[in-house]
Amino acid sequence: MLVTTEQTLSLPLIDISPFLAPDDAPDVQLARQATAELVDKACREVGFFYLVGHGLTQEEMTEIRTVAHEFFKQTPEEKEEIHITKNDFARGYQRLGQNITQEAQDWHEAIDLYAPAPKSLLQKGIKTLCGSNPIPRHPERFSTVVNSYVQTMTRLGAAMMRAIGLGLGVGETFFEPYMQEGFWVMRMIGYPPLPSSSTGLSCGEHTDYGCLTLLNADSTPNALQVLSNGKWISPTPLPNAFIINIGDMIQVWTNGIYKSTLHRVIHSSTNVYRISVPFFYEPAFDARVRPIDKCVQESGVERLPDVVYGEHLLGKVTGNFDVGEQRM
Ligand SMILES: O=C(O)CCC(=O)C(=O)O
Ligand SMILES: [Fe+2]
Repeated sequence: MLVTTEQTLSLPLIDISPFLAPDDAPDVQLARQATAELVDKACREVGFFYLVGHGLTQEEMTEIRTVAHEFFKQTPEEKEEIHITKNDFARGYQRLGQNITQEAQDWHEAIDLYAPAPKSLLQKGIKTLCGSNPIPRHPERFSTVVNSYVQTMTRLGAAMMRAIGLGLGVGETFFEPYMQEGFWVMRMIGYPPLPSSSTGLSCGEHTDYGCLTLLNADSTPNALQVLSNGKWISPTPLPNAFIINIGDMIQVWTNGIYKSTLHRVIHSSTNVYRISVPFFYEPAFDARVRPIDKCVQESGVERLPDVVYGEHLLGKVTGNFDVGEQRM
């Protein structure tokens, strides 16, 4: 496949506000249908789009990135206090180079946070993912800002899933039972520029594991790249818009009609420390995802195998970090 890079603004732009409006708002059903059709088209064609009308102010979008930046500005020793090896090998801080994608080191540092430990893992006595989210000493407002952001993003994720259900023709509430006790994930990522001698990537190419990724990235251009029709495109960050993409679980539910699109980050502009905060809105840990009959018929291809979300996630998480000999 020929792969080239070009800069473009060409992701679709979707206004989700009708799905956040009350059911009795004037003309809301018509507006929801129109939005759902745009979501359907974007998920079939690129699997990525800009999201506006989400109800967050510019300040709310910036504040979570500022909190992340304040944390990353601390000394290595301060950051190590919440390292993943001091927790459940999933929640907490990872140093530059400790994230691994496709067996190569990523050039970023990060904090990973998750929904409360899944009951099924606790019952089996498994430790991975069964800790509590870390609370760094600095910045002091970390937990307050994060908790409020998680609540807002969970509401937004639920609205997006209603739009996807309507767009697919299975009804706004189709996904609700799977999303109760959703095992959300949130990453706060700091990207120093790639060293000029580096042949590596800031974040290697991958698809996301679950349902929806709601990416809140700063204004650094030419960092995120999305594979669209065999070309890497670099969607320009728009102020006050999220970049949304669908993950592997939606690809399974739709029997491949909606694509979990490959993407990567190459951040090489000097003097800019890039911050991004992806929020992954996910099904319950034990949700069994099975291709929807309607989608199987429409796709005209064999039914994809069922996937239990938590098993898919665990398979990924355990290979994601290079923490030397330390293992649980
Ligand atoms: O930082 C970004 O722009 C994207 C990060 C990403 O793809 C991920 O964390 O899954
Ligand atoms: Fe991703």
